[in-house]
Amino acid sequence: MAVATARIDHILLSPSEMAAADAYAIEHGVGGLELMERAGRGVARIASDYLGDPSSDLDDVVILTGPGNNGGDGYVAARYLATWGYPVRIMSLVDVSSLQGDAAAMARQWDGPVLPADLAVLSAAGMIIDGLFGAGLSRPLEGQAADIVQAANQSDAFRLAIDLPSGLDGATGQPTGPCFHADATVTFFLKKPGHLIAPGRFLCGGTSNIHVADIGTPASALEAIKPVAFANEPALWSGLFPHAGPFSHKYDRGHVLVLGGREPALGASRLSSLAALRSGAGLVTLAAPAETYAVQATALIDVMVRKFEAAFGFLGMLSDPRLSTVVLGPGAGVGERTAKLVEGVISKGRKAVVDADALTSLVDRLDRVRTTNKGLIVMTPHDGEFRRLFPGLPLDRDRLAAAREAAAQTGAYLVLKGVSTIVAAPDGRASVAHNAPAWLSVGGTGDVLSGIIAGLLAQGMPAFEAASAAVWLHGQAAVKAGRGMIASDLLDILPKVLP
Ligand SMILES: NC(=O)C1=CN([C@@H]2O[C@H](COP(=O)(O)OP(=O)(O)OC[C@H]3O[C@@H](n4cnc5c(N)ncnc54)[C@H](O)[C@@H]3O)[C@@H](O)[C@H]2O)[C@@H](O)CC1
Ligand SMILES: Nc1ncnc2c1ncn2[C@@H]1O[C@H](COP(=O)(O)OP(=O)(O)O)[C@@H](O)[C@H]1O
Ligand SMILES: [K+]
Repeated sequence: MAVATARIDHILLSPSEMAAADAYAIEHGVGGLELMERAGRGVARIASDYLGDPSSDLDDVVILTGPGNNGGDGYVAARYLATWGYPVRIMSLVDVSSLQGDAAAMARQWDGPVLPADLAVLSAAGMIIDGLFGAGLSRPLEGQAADIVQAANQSDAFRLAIDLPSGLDGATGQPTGPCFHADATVTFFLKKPGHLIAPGRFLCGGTSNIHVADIGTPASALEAIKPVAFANEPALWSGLFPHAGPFSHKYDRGHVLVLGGREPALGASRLSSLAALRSGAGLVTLAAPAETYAVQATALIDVMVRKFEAAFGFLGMLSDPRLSTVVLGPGAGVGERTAKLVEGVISKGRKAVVDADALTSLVDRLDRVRTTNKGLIVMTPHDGEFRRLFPGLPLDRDRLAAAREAAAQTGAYLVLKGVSTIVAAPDGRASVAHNAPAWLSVGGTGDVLSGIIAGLLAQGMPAFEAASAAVWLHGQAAVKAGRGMIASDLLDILPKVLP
């Protein structure tokens, strides 16, 4: 009988977790040299895929090697490529006699040319493989290492990074200073957050050029590490995605209440309402401020529209317990009035997606959110909103840590929107999206995202998975829509990307 194995390839390990996985592998009988042998062979295999068959007119492959095990992988890759007939040279940043341990052992097995650092050689190379620094990077590149990386970046050669481009922080996706710009990257066992969080993803060559080689690390290493970071891919959440059963009733599929927008952004709350329906909510009601009622009721067919005059009118709608999930923010207007509505919804214990103007209205009032919070809140800031809400958190240095800290501080789920949207849960779990195309950045798409999140929450999907699924579907719909997309296009395409 086949044993079902859970998929693990969406798990991300930080450089220190990866070091723990390597140590576990060694403790459990996979020797360090064997890991390095497989790592270097994996690099050589991917390099040969990019190079094509060896032939006499191929330009040199120059493998840059540094002081640590990343360089050791480079020596192994050199040996395989040379055996397979490619013209390979090593360019070592350090005196080979200074290498230690496994890297020294692998260097001894290399009997081909080892050049000293020579920038002119780089400009004539056909491929440059970067084995200078990997997960052991501990400070910004400077001096000769920085010069080599700069020369490599200026060369026309294809650039392949071993594990991580030298100079990139594998935990954050931020370059620490000068950084190798790879066209492709080969990493080992599992990816790291820095491979996916922008700009790291682009410095690694982009999602489709980031390869993972199996080096024999046992999956059981993950039991002790207990990973908390994940690539946002269906494997993370598809098991919890809600599907209507044959006997399901619209009331089983949740009822979302959307706070209606005000001039000039009436459409924002309409986009959220329709996105909630498209993601499977059974019913959606838009609560329209009285002066907007006629317009909203005329514009919407599938969404119910109810009018309210004052805060108590809006909050009074929540006396119907079936309205389990509320979207607050799109087009709502910034100020005391919106803040009071948010606090009211939260104190009534509803699931709430807090977006846009509702987030800005909460600046300096987050403490009250925390103390009144009986329900479940998903906050969806873009960078500007995040900075206003959490001015002390390290958004520029480490987006993943900033999102996690914001979630831990507030007890809310955080969707930090951007090129690689991060979803962070108060318990420390986080997902990193890597499927959104640049053209998703157009007015109104954030409103669609809050509606999708609310639609999934209303159907009972747990918040971390619901927010992650919503972010992935949103990106996938944008990919399918193509360039020139506008936010309302996403509504039509969403059904085509639902799992
Ligand atoms: N068993 C293992 O640990 C395995 C490790 N592997 C490879 O080993 C790499 C990690 O190896 P290491 O931990 O030796 O680290 P690295 O090879 O990334 O480099 C660490 C060395 O560089 C120095 N250093 C760091 N930043 C510097 C800077 N900016 N300027 C000058 N020197 C700097 C450090 O002091 C240390 O000597 C991985 O990225 C991967 O390529 C693979 O071989 C698979 C198995
Ligand atoms: N360069 C980019 N590449 C991919 N997605 C992006 C990029 N810039 C922004 N996005 C996405 O576009 C959406 C914009 O949302 P938001 O800023 O709230 O806009 P709006 O308020 O106009 O709806 C978010 O989902 C965000 O993740
Ligand atoms: K490297």
